[in-house]
Amino acid sequence: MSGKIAIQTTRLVKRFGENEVIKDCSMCIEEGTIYGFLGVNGAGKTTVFKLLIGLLTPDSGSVEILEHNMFQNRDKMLSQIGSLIETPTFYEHLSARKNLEIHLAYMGNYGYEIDKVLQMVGLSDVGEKAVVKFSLGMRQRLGIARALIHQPKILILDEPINGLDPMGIKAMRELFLSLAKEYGITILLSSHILSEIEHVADKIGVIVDGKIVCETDLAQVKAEYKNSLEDYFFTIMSGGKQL
Ligand SMILES: Nc1ncnc2c1ncn2[C@@H]1O[C@H](COP(=O)(O)OP(=O)(O)OP(=O)(O)O)[C@@H](O)[C@H]1O
Repeated sequence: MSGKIAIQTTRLVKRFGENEVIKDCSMCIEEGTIYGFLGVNGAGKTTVFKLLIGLLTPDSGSVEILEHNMFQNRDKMLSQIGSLIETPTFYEHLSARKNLEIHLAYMGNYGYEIDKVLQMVGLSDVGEKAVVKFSLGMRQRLGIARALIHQPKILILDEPINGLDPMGIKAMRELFLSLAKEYGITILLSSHILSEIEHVADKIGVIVDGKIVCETDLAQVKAEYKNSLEDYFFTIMSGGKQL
């Protein structure tokens, strides 16, 4: 951890028509750490992710990426972010390798070797296979490979372990930990599988009805809630004590 801030949002607000879905959302994520973003269905996680990667524009508030204002340095900041938001789409009849080549060219041809990134996500054996023949889990892995290929400093992953089998989940857990600890990549991820977040996160943020209600070091949660992050999450959801 460098002590520098990778992502900071200040009082973000996003409305869809009359509906204010993100309310006063402030979050702070240190470089080289893993931040688990938790919330029930519809709480606003994906919307925050889309605001961070410029797919949506906030009605008010600010986003700083690597200590630069996102809206004033948009292209430069976006080149530092890799993301997997919702179900990834690919050129279905092209191979995994070709899909990655196309993305790398689009991002300016700077990044990891394709073989390296296929190996990192456990797809070395199927790099030449057409994506149309991929299972859901293989697609998730390829989505993560695509998010990684241009060597971003930040990864934003919405439900990245969806569809993975237990071996795949373990492999992703190890990948996330090594990306953060060895490569210094900052990872912001959401998951409904709290035990997985518990395995990897340094810090958690909980969003309830569009508002971040707490940001806490996971070590503190573990110290106070001996059983699990799940206990803490349910305590917050039922309006109980926050750390
Ligand atoms: N484009 C849109 N237009 C209108 N409402 C939207 C739009 N996108 C999201 N919403 C609403 O914003 C709220 C937050 O949705 P969001 O997808 O961010 O939640 P989430 O926490 O990611 O949920 P999940 O865990 O189910 O993925 C929901 O009420 C949703 O219906």
